Amino acid sequence: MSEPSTPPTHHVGHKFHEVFQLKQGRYYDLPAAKISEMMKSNSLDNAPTQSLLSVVNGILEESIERKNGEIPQRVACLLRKVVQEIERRISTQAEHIRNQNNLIKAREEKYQSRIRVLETLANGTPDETQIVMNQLQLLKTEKHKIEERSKVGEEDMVKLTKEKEKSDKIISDLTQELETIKRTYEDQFPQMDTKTKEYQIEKLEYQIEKLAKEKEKSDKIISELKQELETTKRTYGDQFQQMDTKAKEYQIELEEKLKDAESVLAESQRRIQELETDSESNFQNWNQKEHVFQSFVDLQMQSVQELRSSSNSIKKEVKVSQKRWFEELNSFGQQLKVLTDAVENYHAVLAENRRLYNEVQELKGNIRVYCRIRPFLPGENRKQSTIDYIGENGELLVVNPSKPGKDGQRMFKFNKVFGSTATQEQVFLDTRPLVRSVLDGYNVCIFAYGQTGSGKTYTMTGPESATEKEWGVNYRALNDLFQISLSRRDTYLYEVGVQMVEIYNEQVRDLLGHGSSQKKTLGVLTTSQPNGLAVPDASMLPVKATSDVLDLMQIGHGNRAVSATTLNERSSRSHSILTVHVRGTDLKTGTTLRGSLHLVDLAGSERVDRSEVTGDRLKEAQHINKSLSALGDVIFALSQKTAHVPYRNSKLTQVLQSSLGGHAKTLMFVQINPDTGSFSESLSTLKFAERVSGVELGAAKSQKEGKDIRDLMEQVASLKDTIARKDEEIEQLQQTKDIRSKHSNSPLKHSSSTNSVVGQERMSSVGRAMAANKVGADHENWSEHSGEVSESGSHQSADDRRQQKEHSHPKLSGEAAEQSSADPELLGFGDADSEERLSDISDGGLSMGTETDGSIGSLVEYNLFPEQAKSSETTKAPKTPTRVAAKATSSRTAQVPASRTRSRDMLKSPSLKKSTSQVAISSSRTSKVVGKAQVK
Ligand SMILES: Nc1ncnc2c1ncn2[C@@H]1O[C@H](COP(=O)(O)OP(=O)(O)OP(=O)(O)O)[C@@H](O)[C@H]1O
Repeated sequence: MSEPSTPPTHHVGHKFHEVFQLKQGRYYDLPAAKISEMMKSNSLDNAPTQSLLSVVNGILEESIERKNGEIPQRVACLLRKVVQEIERRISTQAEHIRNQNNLIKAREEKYQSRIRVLETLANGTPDETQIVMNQLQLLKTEKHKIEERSKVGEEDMVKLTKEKEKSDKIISDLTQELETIKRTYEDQFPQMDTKTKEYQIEKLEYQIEKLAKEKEKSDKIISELKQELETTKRTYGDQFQQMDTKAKEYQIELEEKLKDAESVLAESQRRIQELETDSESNFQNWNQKEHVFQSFVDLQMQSVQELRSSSNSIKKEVKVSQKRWFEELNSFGQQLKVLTDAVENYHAVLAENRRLYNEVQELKGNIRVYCRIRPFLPGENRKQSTIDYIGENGELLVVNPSKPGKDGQRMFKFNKVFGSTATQEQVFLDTRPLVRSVLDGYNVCIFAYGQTGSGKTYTMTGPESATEKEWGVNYRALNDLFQISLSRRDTYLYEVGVQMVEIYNEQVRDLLGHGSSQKKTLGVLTTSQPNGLAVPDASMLPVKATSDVLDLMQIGHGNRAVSATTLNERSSRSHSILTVHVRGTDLKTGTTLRGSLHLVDLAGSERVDRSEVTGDRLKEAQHINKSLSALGDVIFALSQKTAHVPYRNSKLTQVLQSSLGGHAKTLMFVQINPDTGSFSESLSTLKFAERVSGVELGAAKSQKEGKDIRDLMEQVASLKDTIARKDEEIEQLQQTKDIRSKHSNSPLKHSSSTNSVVGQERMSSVGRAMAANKVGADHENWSEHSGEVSESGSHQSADDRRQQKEHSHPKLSGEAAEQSSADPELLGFGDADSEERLSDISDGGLSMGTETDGSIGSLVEYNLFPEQAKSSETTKAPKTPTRVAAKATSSRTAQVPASRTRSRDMLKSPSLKKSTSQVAISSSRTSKVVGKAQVK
């Protein structure tokens, strides 16, 4: 270790130096306190070795100087202490060298590990290379430090060697001095007394011995130190060499690694360059993106600004709007109040609206007749058609194929005529307003009339498995019904129920019943019930939608079809009536209204050929004729607005009573087959329809028509008056008859009653004849009859014939009448006019307990029997021929030579009945339309 040089050390060393500078012999004089202070371990520790050695020399010199050679105890202690310090230092040096050695070893290990780290790093990244470089640098520094320390160690060695030499020299000097002292003593010795001499000698010997021991000790220590020093030097040299070698190896390795590291570094730099290039391009990209982004942000900022400004303006607008809205709301509130008042009147207005709507309907006429011409079917001769012309206002001109020219032409007029190309939708369009009336609490009756195969079912229902486009009136009407009820659901709650019955041979059967209830004959109430049900015992099923009704219709038709197999095509020989009952409840007032819709599929109207008329078929034919005739009577009576309407003449009219007359609306589709083979049937059908529709003139219509029509209407009114007067006469006659029958107690009650009926008939016929005479005879009927008369020559008048008939076949009741009517002979079928008689039979049936007798209906009815009217005409000339009648007569004069066949054709209809007034009007119309047609 280097000598202490710190200031305090220096201070202590300085003290020792001062002590060393003391004059010789002074060590002996040093006080004990001073010596003990010097002996303090830190003083000795910090004193330079030179000073310590000079202290030893000083003490030895002083002891030599002093003649007695005595060394004070305390100085001897100091000497010992100094020598101990020197020894300690030598051992410290040895320890230090050992530590150095350990340190170098530790460093070597450290370098080894660092080399390993460097090796690892050499294979690593540029960062690792950098670390390696740093490590190398550190190693170099360390190496440099070690070299410096080695130099210091060498210097220490030299110093120690020098100090040892000095010590050797001192010891040799001391030995010499001791010799000198010894000799001095020996010289001085003879002069001393013996005791002192002995003492001195002993003392000296002791000291010498002690010194020798000390010297030995020192020598030994020194030699040990020397050896140790040598060994250390050697070891150190070896280690140094080894370290040097290793350092060189490491250096080489490191250089190699350095090279590797450099190449790695170069690679890294190349990569860095690449990365830099990449990063450069990326940077540029990012720059561009940043630029774009910046511009985008600028744009956004701009739009945000715009948005802000627009939001501000919107806010302002909103405020303005709020203000305006507030004002408007206020005014709305006021308007709402007005509206609330208006809404309160809404129901009243609605009711008024409905009333007006129905008034319009009534003005159009509550009984409407639409004629529809069926297209030719495959297999029919399309070249010849009985339809010649269809006018836009309901005119229809039919031609008799067997009579070319005007003779074979006949014009009819109805509310509307649909040609063969008319679609189902077009047909329904004019039906729709009636359907709406049902929901307003009116009763509506829609039926189709015509011969079998003329298209009744097609019009009412549509073809089998019809598409929506082909749907018939039934489906469309029901659909409308439910749609309108749905649209009114806020104001009205509608409940709909359905009944379906069949009338066959004047018996009413339930088509929706189950099991035995189907077969049961149902009773019909002649007066309308409060619930509007004419057949209360028939099943009433509630329905919610058109499909429900259609399903029920399927069931009804199925039930009808079952019967058909056993009753020989009963479907076209019975009437089926589907009745839809509607009850509407006003949600506000709670009032209810009822309406019903009758959808009637009538039996075929064709006449039964005489040869076929036997048994059941005859019975069926009678019933069909009777019911259709009764229907015609009722409708005609209604159109005439007569006081009495003969509903009770058939089950059909009884069932439909609620939908015929009053405010009820009736629509009849007259179906015509254009085939020439069906001409006579078509003509009958058209005449029936004409009778039904001809007189009905709505107010609107009459306003439109000119003076002629007004004149005619006036004439009709006067005729009605006449008829009313005749009614009174008939009533009187009726009373007479009643009185007579009361007074009659004859056992031949049957015959007397018959007589009364006969009388009644007679009177009726008189009345009818009178009426006919007054209004002017139907020229056509007249001509037809005159044709017959001219042909038979000996034929009785119709009245006479009727009287005969009535006398020979008194009126029977129920089955008896039917039985008797079934006998062709009894019925007079041997006659050429058997068909007319069939009608008579039917009428005869009607007259039993009916309400027609003596009524306008029966009067009119009678007038519709041409042969009766004609007979009157042949006997009595018209008293007051009207202008129209005259016109008609003149226009028909041309038709007088019409063949008998034609007359028969015209008369074939079971219901070929016309009122005189109707005839007059229709004749006039016909002549007009014919004129038109001719012009055309
Ligand atoms: N307007 C029409 N367009 C096309 N075909 C029709 C039309 N009218 C009727 N037809 C067809 O004529 C045929 C007879 O019609 P439909 O069965 O309707 O007669 P109908 O009078 O109901 O007969 P029935 O009295 O026997 O029931 C059917 O094949 C029907 O499809």
